[in-house]
Amino acid sequence: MSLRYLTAGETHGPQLTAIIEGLPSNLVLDFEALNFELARRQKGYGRGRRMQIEKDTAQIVGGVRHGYTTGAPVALVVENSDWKHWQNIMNIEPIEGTDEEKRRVHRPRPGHADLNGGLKYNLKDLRNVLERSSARETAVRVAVGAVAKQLLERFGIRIAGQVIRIGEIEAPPHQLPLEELARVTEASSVRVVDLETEKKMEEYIDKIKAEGDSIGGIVECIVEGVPIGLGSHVQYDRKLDGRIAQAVMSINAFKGVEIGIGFEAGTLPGSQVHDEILYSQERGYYRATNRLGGFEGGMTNGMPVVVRGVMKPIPTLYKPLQSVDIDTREPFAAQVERSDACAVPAASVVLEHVVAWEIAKAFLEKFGGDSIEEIERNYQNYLAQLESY
Ligand SMILES: Cc1cc2nc3c(=O)[nH]c(=O)nc-3n(C[C@H](O)[C@H](O)[C@H](O)COP(=O)(O)O)c2cc1C
Ligand SMILES: C=C(O[C@@H]1CC(C(=O)O)=C[C@@H](OP(=O)(O)O)[C@H]1O)C(=O)O
Repeated sequence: MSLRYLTAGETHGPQLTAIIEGLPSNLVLDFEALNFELARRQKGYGRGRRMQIEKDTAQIVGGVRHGYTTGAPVALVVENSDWKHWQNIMNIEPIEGTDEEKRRVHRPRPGHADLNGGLKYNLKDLRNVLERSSARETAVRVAVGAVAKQLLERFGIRIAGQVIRIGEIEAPPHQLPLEELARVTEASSVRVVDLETEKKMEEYIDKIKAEGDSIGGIVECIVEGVPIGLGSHVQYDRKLDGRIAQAVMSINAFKGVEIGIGFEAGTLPGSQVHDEILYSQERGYYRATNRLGGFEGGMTNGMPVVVRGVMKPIPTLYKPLQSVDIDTREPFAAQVERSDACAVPAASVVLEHVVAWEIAKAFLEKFGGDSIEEIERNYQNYLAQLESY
């Protein structure tokens, strides 16, 4: 059985829930580390008031005993603290002629799922769309990804992320090793390495917010220690770079994804794109450069996996945008709503976790077993094969 998960829950409902199926037994789960990842996603300059209300922690309500997995489905719950303020709105139907009717959402926001979801599901209260399309769901996706991260760490695979750009401010390149990158960006309000860029980004977000606008950006995630040969060239849906691309594009507000130099590969000659193959006793086969971001033929090549994603600006604006009321079909200018002005730093944490999930899934497809010990044996066998090749 391959690794899979589903989530359920609304942004202003009582909780978000995830069930993970296909984890091996005997994986030690560090709950503190898991909650640390949830706290990381909540941080970041530019977020709205909701993040002051929530203190995300995951409860594990199935599949784990005495701190380790049993092989049964793992069930995770993240509660919404804001639920207490929304109970009436969520529970009492906004029937015509009642006071609750005023609460019905009938003014779709450009850039959000409101109108498409309303039309498609034939829902006249757009709340039924926004409740589930909200990026609140990424809280439980991070919890799921954090479990995947712990599985990967068990096999020496490590992940870090950073913000590359917010609007017109770009972070300068650097050569920090992965662990150092993770440590330094953790201390930054916008998940960058240098303080000057951090200050510029904060000021830029302040300016955008003061104008009633919102801003997006580019985030990156790097995965080290990935063995050669995860994914496969033999079938479209086994190409791991393709699966990662899908996962990244599924993050709310993401509009593009790149592996390695990505779109730049269309502007350079082959001699400046392909990574030359080298061999040494200690490293085995490796590449002189890593422009292709750790992938050839849908398979990992042993170099760090480098993934970037672009996030569009947040759709809910304080500055009104033109839209059409679904009750009257008359134009209106969107009303002011509580919202983030910039969620790019948070999105970089989400990116790390969706990528971790896809890599963990491919890892288990290749080395799968019912217990962590069985996987370990399969993995060591494969490493011996690579060494003797
Ligand atoms: C971490 C995070 C926080 C977000 N916060 C908001 C927000 O406060 N207001 C908003 O309108 N959209 C927010 N979004 C974006 C919407 O969820 C997203 O645009 C919407 O679901 C429509 O999907 P699409 O943009 O992928 O097409 C956020 C996205 C992420 C990843
Ligand atoms: C709740 C989270 O993000 C939310 C994502 C979101 C959206 O429309 O995507 C809208 C906002 O929610 P609210 O309308 O309740 O303020 C964000 O706060 C979160 O990241 O945990």
